[in-house]
Amino acid sequence: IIVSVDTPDNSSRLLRRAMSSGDAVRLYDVVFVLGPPGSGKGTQCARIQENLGFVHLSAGDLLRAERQRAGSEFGELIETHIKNGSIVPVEITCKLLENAMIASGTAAKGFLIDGFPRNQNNLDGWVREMGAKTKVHFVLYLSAELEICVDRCLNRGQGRTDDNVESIQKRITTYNNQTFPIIQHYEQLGLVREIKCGTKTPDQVYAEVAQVFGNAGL
Ligand SMILES: Nc1ncnc2c1ncn2[C@@H]1O[C@H](COP(=O)(O)OP(=O)(O)O)[C@@H](O)[C@H]1O
Ligand SMILES: Nc1ccn([C@@H]2O[C@H](COP(=O)(O)OP(=O)(O)O)[C@@H](O)[C@H]2O)c(=O)n1
Ligand SMILES: [Mg+2]
Repeated sequence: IIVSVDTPDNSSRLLRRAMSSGDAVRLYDVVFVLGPPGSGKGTQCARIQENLGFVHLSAGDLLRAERQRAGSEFGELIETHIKNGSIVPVEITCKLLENAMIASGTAAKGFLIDGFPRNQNNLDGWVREMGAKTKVHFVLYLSAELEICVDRCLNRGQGRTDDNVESIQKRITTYNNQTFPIIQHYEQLGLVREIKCGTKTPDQVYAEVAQVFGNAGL
């Protein structure tokens, strides 16, 4: 089995993975980060990336970048989904995630995949394309009261085309109907680590996040 390496530290990490996983080399360690819009996924992922050596990949950010990319054939389709709070077909999103993982090289301790899988189509596509190349350690579930989430989105100030009352309502409906069942699916597998974030400061939430990663040995 040949794995590409770029530092001695990674070389031993990858070798350990190769040896401990039989013939399937698990190159990518993954933590999914889910929660309602505005719950603080991006905020916490930035801290985890900074402190714990994970690479943060936001599915929403990757889709917004693809929407802006000159020559993208998916720009209009992505914008329609973002405005309507609906979920872009997984073929697009999963490819963007995989490209970003490859582009980040092997120096990452693992990947925080923020805002994915958001529905059954996302989950099925991930299992099909990435299931054999990845190990999902757990799902970090940042929960918060929906009224708080709405306020946070309205005050986010990033100029997003979906941070308005109408789009936020649609995003919350999508979250309740499509994303929450995915969290329940992982709950049944014993893989959900929930942190209740609504009334906590980012520092307080991060203290609990760090504990979850510590407990998982990551
Ligand atoms: N614990 C918190 N308390 C108060 N505001 C927060 C907290 N976490 C994040 N925010 C703010 O709420 C908004 C949404 O956070 P963000 O990380 O973008 O959430 P998400 O990625 O889940 O939509 C941002 O303006 C962010 O600064
Ligand atoms: N897996 C994903 C993630 C986001 N998206 C789209 O991108 C929008 C914004 O996602 P986001 O993760 O940036 O939103 P927040 O939860 O961070 O507020 C979603 O409402 C979807 O329209 C998607 O289609 N598929
Ligand atoms: Mg976000």
